[in-house]
Amino acid sequence: MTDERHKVITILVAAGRGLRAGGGMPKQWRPLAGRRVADWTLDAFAPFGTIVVVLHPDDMAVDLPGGVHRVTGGATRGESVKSGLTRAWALGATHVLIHDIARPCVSPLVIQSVIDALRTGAEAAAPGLPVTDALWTVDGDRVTGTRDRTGLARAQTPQGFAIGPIAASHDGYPGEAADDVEVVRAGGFEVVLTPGDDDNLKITHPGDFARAEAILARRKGPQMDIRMGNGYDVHAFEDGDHVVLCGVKIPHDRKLKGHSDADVGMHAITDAIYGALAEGDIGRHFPPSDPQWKGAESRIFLAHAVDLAAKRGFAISNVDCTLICEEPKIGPHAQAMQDALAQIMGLPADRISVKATTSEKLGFTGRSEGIASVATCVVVSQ
Ligand SMILES: Nc1ccn([C@@H]2O[C@H](COP(=O)(O)OP(=O)(O)OP(=O)(O)O)[C@@H](O)[C@H]2O)c(=O)n1
Ligand SMILES: C[C@](O)(CO)[C@H](O)COP(=O)(O)O
Repeated sequence: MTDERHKVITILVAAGRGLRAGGGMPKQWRPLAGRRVADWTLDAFAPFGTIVVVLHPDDMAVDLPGGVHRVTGGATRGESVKSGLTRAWALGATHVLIHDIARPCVSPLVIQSVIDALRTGAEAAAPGLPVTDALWTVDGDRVTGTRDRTGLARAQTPQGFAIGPIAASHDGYPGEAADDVEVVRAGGFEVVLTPGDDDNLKITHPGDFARAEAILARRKGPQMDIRMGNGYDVHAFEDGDHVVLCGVKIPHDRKLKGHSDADVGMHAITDAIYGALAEGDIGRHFPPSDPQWKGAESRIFLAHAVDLAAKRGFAISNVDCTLICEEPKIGPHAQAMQDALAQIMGLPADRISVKATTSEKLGFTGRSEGIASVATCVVVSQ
């Protein structure tokens, strides 16, 4: 938020060592859903203007996006905040948002609500959540009492402040506070409560990484991988009394010549599936040089391609096949072909289309020297 009266700068405190989270390195640099924890937090605040990151002296050379300011933090969170305030002041901030870099799932709404409160005149504003569990006092593994939770809230960040009040309050604060709200209140300033969010967890313990990953995955939604392939095949006629097209035997005055049963339609469909999977073509999986496939039923090839798709985690969405020939007429057999293919592929027949065209007596199909076929297939990750 930047206008004549408001220049809000975000201070991300990142100088802690994350000892409770374990993992051999500070939690903010550990991976979370394919990136570092810090990257999610930096992205969340990027739309809201200038960012200052407060770093441990050992981390000053860490990789950060261009334009992000870096300053050295202190031995406590409070000292780190003070360091960030000094830089924000020098950069001309009128207001600051102070946020734990270890809260990577913060939402734009949580951030914007704090900014809106500052914009409407609050000197301090911070997100909080109601306490929904009963509160006990405990002694080791024994419950010793129950506390009244009326009027309690769970504190989150970003905590937003007009820079004068928070800087003065930190200067006059003795010792270490729970957070910056405690500091500013001790300085005599009112704090406006804004809506918190259960997803805005602070990664503190090892199990929090899995929780944060689940939140980010839910936001991203399921990732659908959709792929398309095409297939094309041609077989010439030779002497015979029937053709096999898309699994259906049709009486004809000639047959199609081929190493297998020469089902030109099924071959194009099979190649379309292999194509969608980037798995080559029938020849790669069933070499014509191998005598065991001589005269083989093409359903073996199609079943193999369908099985391969399933093994690779894909379901076949639909298939569209066009047979190109003058004769035989395909229309009367199209439904039987769709049914035959559906049975082999384990799909509803309405996901399979078989149609035909002539080539207007042009070319080798027009001269009835053979039959050609083209097919398209779409596969979808399951
Ligand atoms: N000297 C410190 C201590 C903490 N922090 C930051 O304050 C936030 C909240 O602190 P906490 O969760 O306690 O982080 P750590 O101090 O890193 O964790 P631990 O106490 O488990 O070591 C974190 O983003 C942390 O990096 C900081 O900038 N400077
Ligand atoms: C500032 C804070 O995130 C508010 O909830 C929290 O107090 C800091 O965490 P710590 O574990 O107490 O350092």
